[in-house]
Amino acid sequence: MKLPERYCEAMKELLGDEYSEYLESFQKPAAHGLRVNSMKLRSSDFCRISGCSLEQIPWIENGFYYEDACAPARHPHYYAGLYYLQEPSAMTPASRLPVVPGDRVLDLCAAPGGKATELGARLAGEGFLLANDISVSRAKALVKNLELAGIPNLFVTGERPERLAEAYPGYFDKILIDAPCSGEGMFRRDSRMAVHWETAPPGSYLEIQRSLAEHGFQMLRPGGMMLYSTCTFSREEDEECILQLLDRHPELETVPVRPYEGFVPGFCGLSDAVRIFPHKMKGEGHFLVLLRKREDGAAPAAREEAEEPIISGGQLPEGIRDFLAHIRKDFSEGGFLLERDQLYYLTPGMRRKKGLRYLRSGLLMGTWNKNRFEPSQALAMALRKEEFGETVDLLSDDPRTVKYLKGETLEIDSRTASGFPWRLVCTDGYPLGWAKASGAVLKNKYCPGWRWQ
Ligand SMILES: C[S@@+](CC[C@H](N)C(=O)[O-])C[C@H]1O[C@@H](n2cnc3c(N)ncnc32)[C@H](O)[C@@H]1O
Repeated sequence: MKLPERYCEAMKELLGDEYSEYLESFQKPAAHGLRVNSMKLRSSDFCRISGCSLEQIPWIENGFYYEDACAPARHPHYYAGLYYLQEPSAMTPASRLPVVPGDRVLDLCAAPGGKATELGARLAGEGFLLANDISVSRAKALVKNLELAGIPNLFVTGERPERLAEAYPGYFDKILIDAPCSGEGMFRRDSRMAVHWETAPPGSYLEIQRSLAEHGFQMLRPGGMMLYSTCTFSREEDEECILQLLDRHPELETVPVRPYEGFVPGFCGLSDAVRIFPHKMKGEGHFLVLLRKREDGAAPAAREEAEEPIISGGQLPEGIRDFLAHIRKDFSEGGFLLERDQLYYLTPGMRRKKGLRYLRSGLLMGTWNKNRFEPSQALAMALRKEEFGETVDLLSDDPRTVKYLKGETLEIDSRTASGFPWRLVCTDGYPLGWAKASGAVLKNKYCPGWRWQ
């Protein structure tokens, strides 16, 4: 691969004696990683059922290297949302932001969801995640990935950060800013990034990175934590951006993250920051730094919340209640929103703010149209097999599983005495989607846009 000359000069200056080792790393193959979705199962359970040869990524509890031959994107477990495919160093930022259930979490640059899916899983259904991306087309992929992961307590917005900051001043417990950058850490994996760098070198991103960090700061509550990350090596985009933020806001401080022997401390005196280099670890390149806003920073008053027409389960139309009676999950603590023909469930404390562009507001339960309720793909993915009364259980190596994922009708007679037609189709015990019993066959209700190609 031909690296831009100016880039090589900058890396020589950054790495000194280690520069030749860094260049040698381009001869090694890139490592492939998958991250187990803790919303659905434990890593040990996944290793037991996966059938793939996996090696633990030493600094990520639920991260594993896999061999190419494994082809995990072509496995029913992928369609069950059991894991997310992610470059190993890119798993680090979400693993080092200490999200706990109940937090209000913002991922400001979230698409396509590599980090948001992990942040959402760590909430374990309590509190909520607001995943934002300025690009609405990229945010659509974000919605799909979060729904595939079965994250119920989410908002997805396609907003400019300044508009979010106006609506949510001093509001979030945890914030991730995975900023757009010159992508130098990805050159080894994707040589097109090096070509793109010539037209968009580090300087092109500084203004946007500064503004993202600033707006993130404004939305952080006193005592809250914010993690800033990039996949680039340039000091201007990494340490210098954060040092300027720290200068502007003395109430911010850096916090050390859980260490790993391959991590390199940040440059320019920002030693709590972490650098990941491909010649030091089996991964590509990343920068991350964890920040805390001291408790004495005064929080501005929160802006007005939307007057949501939230309704309780008991107020829903009878046809919806009939369907929900088959779900063994407690929906009494939060509330429902019925907007046009779409039904959403919001967990306690989830309220929208006025005037923002929400692409998803809570768990999309299904559609209510002409007095008929059709459950959504998102609902199937957010349930556990035990939480729905009527299931169809297929093994992942049963050819009918892929037939189902391709949208075909299955010749399975699953009639019951009650006549209730909806079935949750599962593979190896994990939900894939819906089907409807019709005589001796199952009509396929798998989301057409998600089909196995
Ligand atoms: C590095 S990528 C994020 C990757 C993502 N965090 C993941 O792990 O899958 C940066 C994202 O920032 C978005 N972006 C660019 N400018 C933005 C802005 N001003 N506000 C919010 N998002 C922005 C881009 O659309 C892009 O999706």
